Amino acid sequence: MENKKFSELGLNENILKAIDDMGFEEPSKIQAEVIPVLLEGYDVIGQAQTGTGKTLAFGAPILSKFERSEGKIFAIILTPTRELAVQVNDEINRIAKYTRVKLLPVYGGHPIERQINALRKGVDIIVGTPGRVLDLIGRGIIDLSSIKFLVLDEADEMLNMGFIDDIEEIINNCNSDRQTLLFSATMPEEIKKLAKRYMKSDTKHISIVKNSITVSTVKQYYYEVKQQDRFESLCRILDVDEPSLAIIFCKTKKGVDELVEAMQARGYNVEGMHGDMSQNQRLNTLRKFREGNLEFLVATDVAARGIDVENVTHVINYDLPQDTESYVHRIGRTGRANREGVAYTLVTPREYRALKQIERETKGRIKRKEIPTIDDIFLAKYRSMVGRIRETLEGEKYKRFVPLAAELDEEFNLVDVAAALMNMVYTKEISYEYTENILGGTLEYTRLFLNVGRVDKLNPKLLIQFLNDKAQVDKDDIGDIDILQKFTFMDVTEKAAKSILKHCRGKKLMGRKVNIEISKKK
Ligand SMILES: Nc1ncnc2c1ncn2[C@@H]1O[C@H](COP(=O)(O)OP(=O)(O)OP(=O)(O)O)[C@@H](O)[C@H]1O
Ligand SMILES: [Mg+2]
Repeated sequence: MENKKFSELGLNENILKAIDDMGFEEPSKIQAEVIPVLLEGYDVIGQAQTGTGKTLAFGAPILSKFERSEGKIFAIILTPTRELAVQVNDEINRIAKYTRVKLLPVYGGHPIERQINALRKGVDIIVGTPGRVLDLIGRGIIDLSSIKFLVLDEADEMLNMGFIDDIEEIINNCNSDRQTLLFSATMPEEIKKLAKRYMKSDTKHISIVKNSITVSTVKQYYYEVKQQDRFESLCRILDVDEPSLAIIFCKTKKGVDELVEAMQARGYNVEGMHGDMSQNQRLNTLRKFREGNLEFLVATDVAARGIDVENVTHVINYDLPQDTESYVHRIGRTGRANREGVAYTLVTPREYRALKQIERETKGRIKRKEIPTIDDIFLAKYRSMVGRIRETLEGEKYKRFVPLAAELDEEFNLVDVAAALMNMVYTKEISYEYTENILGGTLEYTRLFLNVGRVDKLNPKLLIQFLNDKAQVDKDDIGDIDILQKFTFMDVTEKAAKSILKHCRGKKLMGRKVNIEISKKK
């Protein structure tokens, strides 16, 4: 069956024109199914994966059916967070481009007087958070007694503990002949049951969720880490992947603050977002992130639901989400509208079972990935440098340096010069020289200290393992072996020294015979 076109769904011309301006070619599945049903007048519970255009699915038909009745509010849309209220308001405003519908976002943390003034001038559609809406109802500013539409975006969250009382109170202020619409990417059974109370008996349930609750455009991975290595691991992942925009989720506000501070100390372009920050600060941070002036957003679950930022390439669960719903919404901040994205989750061995449960419940696949080694970082940086060199060479700007480079040619070997420049870029770009705090004493640690000639620092067992493991040996290590020859093993036991000898004597590494002599501590 061919996909339906927007023009076949029954929307009016003004709305179709605006959708066309937005550049959307065809409706998503949820849009194609929900729009006609809403236009017919049904209540709808709509479930579809994150980033599949649910906002337009309810926004377009509401606007299409709009009729002004002086001084009356036509529709109210409730969202769990202030940022989401602003965003949904903006998105619907775009669809309302050729109508004269007036929208207003109302949310806490913003001067109520201004909202009151705007409401007095006449508003058709309100997009708001429950607390502020109730406040305005209480003051007699908002009257919902003749609305045509009530929407609960992120409905399962809105009907959950934190919001249910407010929502019930708001619903009690609404007329009963309205259409009620519930939307979310997750819709647990108990929430659907609860929803019956507020909806008509012929409510349509439209669910587009097929195989897994998560979108297939998001590739999911986990990293197993030790608790004390969490931060180090994160930095390595970021240094290898170089995400252009990433959201990193933490469990607590304090966790957000601490991670932001630690990341800033290492030079990452990062800011935090959580419920204790001023509303201005929250919106500013999100704006910077949207505009691409901020690479990393560290947030609590306030940013987990609904937030739509184009080109978020990575979502990282620095802390494991509390439940499956939170996981689904968090990772849904990437891979939106058929774009690609990756989601990483850091887990300690103790958290592994909880992760497996999430995997089962989402029916997705979360694959294991290994924490990048220093070599991985080195290689990734090298590749990205080569890419940028190639780009630069395709342009013209670098040519102003050609005469100066020619001068360098007289004094230095140009291969050395290139290597020096690369080293300058490398040390500037990695979050820090990964030398001190290496993941719990590993082979890599061994390699590293060999490189700097600090054999005295080494764990003999690891050293042996290192020398044994040919896979670990590459060209660079030939130098190390030479260093090794000259070294006196100061701090290893005699037994260890003997076993090093035994393991290494006569062996070949990269085609070179290993020749080690060990002398006792004096
Ligand atoms: N038909 C379409 N074609 C292309 N892009 C679309 C279409 N409809 C909506 N979009 C865009 O897709 C993005 C995601 O839409 P939206 O935020 O409504 O998703 P959602 O389903 O509400 O996701 P979530 O569950 O995370 O809230 C938005 O940037 C929106 O403008
Ligand atoms: Mg949404």
